[in-house]
Amino acid sequence: MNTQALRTNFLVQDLMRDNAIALVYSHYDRVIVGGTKPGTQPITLPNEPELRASYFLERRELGVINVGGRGQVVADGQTYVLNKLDCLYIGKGVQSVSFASTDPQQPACFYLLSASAHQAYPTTLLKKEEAARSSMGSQETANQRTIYKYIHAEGIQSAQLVMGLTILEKGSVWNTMPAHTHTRRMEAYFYFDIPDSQRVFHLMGEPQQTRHIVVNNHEAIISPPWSIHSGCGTSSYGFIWGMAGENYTYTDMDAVSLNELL
Ligand SMILES: O=C[C@H](O)[C@@H](O)CC(=O)C(=O)O
Ligand SMILES: [Zn+2]
Repeated sequence: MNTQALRTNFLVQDLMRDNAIALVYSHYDRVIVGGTKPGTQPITLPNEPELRASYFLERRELGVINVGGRGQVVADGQTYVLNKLDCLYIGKGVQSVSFASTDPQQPACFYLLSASAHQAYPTTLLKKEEAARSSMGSQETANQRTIYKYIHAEGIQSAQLVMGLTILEKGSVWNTMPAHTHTRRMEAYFYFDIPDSQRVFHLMGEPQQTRHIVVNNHEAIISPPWSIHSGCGTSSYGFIWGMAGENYTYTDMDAVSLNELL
């Protein structure tokens, strides 16, 4: 694949549109990657005709993480307030979902990741402060970062979604290196807090066929199960990761050592 083919297949752009919702359906584990940036009016989660469902979450679950100003999500009449980097899990069977910004001058930016679900789990809010944290990497290798897990086996319960985020320390630029694959499930990366005029070089491909995609702020990458997913920024940044597929265990990864990469 040349640059354009890689971008067409794996890069998701324009997710955070003013007063609109964007949804992209991938056939990798049937995840839907989306985003919404509400203005003065709430934005409703639509029932897309492609789903052939009575409503969006009839046979799906949804993870929501806010990367903007404070906002509210209303799920079947229940209101949840999400500050920046808070996470709301919305279970299968919830019929109406809407998104709003508390202050349209500082709009919320809700990142959305949905997977198919066979069982209903309770809609649950988890604040950033309550997420399980682990430190990874070091300053010497420019990859010092904190991983926050929200939806996972020991956190918010779900049918198959596993979701959280990673924040790089100032001066650290590398994520997920050494890299890994996990053929049992796909992964989506959504990059945020990339400063204006900076970029992340996202690395993908089979371990012996690596490629890169240049990513701007608020863009996502769909990582197929056979692909590594890693990145190096021209500054520090954060990204939301999310997975769906065969296996629910966060640590299910096949490590790829640096001497295997080509
Ligand atoms: O399968 C797990 C995912 O790739 C990420 O959680 C890795 C990550 O956030 C990191 O190393 O910074
Ligand atoms: Zn991974």
